[in-house]
Amino acid sequence: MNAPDKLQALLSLTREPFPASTKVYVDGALPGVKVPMREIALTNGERVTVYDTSGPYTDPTAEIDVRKGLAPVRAGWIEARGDTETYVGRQRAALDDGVKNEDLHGDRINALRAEAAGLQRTPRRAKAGQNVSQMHYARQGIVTPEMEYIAIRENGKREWMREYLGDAEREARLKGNAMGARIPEIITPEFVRDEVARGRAVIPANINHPEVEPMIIGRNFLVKINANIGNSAVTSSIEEEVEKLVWSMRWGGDTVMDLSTGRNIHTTRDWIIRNSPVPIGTVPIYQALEKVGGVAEDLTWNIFRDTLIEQAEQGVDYFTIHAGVRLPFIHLTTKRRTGIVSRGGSILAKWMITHHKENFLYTHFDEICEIMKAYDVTFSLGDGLRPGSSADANDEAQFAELRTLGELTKTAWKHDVQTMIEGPGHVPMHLIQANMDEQIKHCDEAPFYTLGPLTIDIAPGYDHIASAIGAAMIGWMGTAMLCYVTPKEHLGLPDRDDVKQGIIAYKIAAHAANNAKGHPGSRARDDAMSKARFEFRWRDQFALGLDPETAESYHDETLPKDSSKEAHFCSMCGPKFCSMKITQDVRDYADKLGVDEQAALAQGMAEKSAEFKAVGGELYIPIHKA
Ligand SMILES: C[C@H]1O[C@@H](n2cnc3c(N)ncnc32)[C@H](O)[C@@H]1O
Ligand SMILES: Cc1ncc(COP(=O)(O)O)c(N)n1
Ligand code: MET
Ligand code: SF4
Ligand SMILES: [Zn+2]
Repeated sequence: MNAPDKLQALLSLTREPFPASTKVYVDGALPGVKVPMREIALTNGERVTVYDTSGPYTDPTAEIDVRKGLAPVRAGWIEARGDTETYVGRQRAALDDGVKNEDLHGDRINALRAEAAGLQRTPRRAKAGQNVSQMHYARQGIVTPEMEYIAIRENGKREWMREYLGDAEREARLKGNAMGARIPEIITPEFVRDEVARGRAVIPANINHPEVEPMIIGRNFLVKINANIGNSAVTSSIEEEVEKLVWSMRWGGDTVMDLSTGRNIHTTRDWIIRNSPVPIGTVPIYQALEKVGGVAEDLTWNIFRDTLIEQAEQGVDYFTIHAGVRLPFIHLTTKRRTGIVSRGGSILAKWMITHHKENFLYTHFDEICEIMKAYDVTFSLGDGLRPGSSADANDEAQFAELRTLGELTKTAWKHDVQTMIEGPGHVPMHLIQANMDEQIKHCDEAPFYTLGPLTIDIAPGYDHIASAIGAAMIGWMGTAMLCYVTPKEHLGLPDRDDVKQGIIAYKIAAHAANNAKGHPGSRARDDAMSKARFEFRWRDQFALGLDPETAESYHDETLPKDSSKEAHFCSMCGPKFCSMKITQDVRDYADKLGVDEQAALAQGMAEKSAEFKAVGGELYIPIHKA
């Protein structure tokens, strides 16, 4: 099998729709606005609709050919705005893929490179004097199709949610604490526009990434999650990375960062972007460093600038730019337990110390803004001085950088360039709130995008859990996007299975945060699950879960028969001790007597307790509380 065929074969594994699910599309008012959602058909006839990040891959009617890439859903919108032009892009160089000579590639890589050449679209940029950022449009009062798309996507199908959550007493009791966020009952396209204009939300959508299904990152919207993928000098291939991309979207990744630092960086990115309906982020300094053979002090503004153009032409939607790592802050890290753990941060620190010069990303920041607005690339202002251990959390180095990121946000906003702020890292639970407060205070509510944070340092192998705890907390407090951590953190490069573990852990954190914030309707899926659980609809429980396959296989480990899917118990308590079954017996008993449950309990107390004593007297007490 040649390389692209191998890739196509790998992807067929991940093309199955989810159990009981179909892809539905909701049309908007603007031309071409067709928003995908996943509809889950339950066995009792109910239908539950959920946010869908999986793209065309879970649509059996979509034609997927990794050689051609996905359909350009945004192309018509971008063209209709009339403010961009196609042009002969930057000439590709062998060095873009980290080799000095084209012939040094192996046959397999050459095949993938040849195919990728066909994938590359003719680049587009803003016409002279134009600014094509969503923030610029928003500030002109323009509601773009991307904004309408997002409004529909964020609302989901509120009808079924309302129906599910119809109980007024329960709603009042569970209404959520938004912790300062202001989430409207219904997200309108105008609200999206206003939040983007204000800088409180970003829509990462490069004009050279027309395949993107628009999404939004902001405190007053659903909490999003990002998955990091990419190769390293030690391991992985283009095929594996494209597979990780599709895999992470399938399990719910809202954006993906390609953090490749090994070979074939340019070609890997071609394959990823052309096959990605989610926004792609990168850290351009990684590729710039490859171009100078890994010698940090040889980096120059020109090489960096060339890399920005290269990646903007390919369609990268957001760039991590570590412009806040300033020369005067480096000495603040010397007493730290773990120094500088950010790759970008450490590279720039090395450059600054060697040349004894200010960070060139800081000194050239306005020029970077000019590039960002010509393609609508969003800033993710990097936290190069984030703490790498609890011991270093919330120290002066971290906060000095954060204040600088606040200054840079204001500069970016002067250019109408969309901006989010990266945050840590390793932060114990009691310091998380202070982190969020400092960010809101200094960065004027620009969206916060945090790596975890990891709440403890002693869980290698389980850092997805150690960090999902912190992620849930900071998501509730106002962080707009949670960057996942996988079980391999601190140990090695994650593979496809680690990606899934990281995503599921972060879906849990993000959903917990959405429910706690009281995001309208967010709780409805929990309610649907609980109802299915109480009614012993096992297949519905699997289908409603974040990971249906695992749920079903765990259930079937002990009770594999089809008939067990109707059983009113599982192997945890068995048929006689199943508390939900016993509760239902009580309810049935009440029904039979033709009285309500409470009256029945009063009436039948003696009778029932005698009956239950046969299986264990204490059981009767928890039932009332259940
Ligand atoms: C900043 C975060 O990025 C992660 N990270 C860095 N490179 C990669 C990669 N190629 N794949 C996955 N995660 C990566 C680190 O583990 C850290 O958590
Ligand atoms: C949330 C977050 N922070 C930082 C980075 C960049 O990585 P690094 O700073 O190590 O170069 C990242 N990818 N995501
Ligand atoms: N684990 C480190 C952190 O917490 C990152 C390692 S890879 C640069 O930021
Ligand atoms: S994850 Fe590994 S390679 Fe990266 S900073 Fe830590 S020890 Fe170094
Ligand atoms: Zn770490």
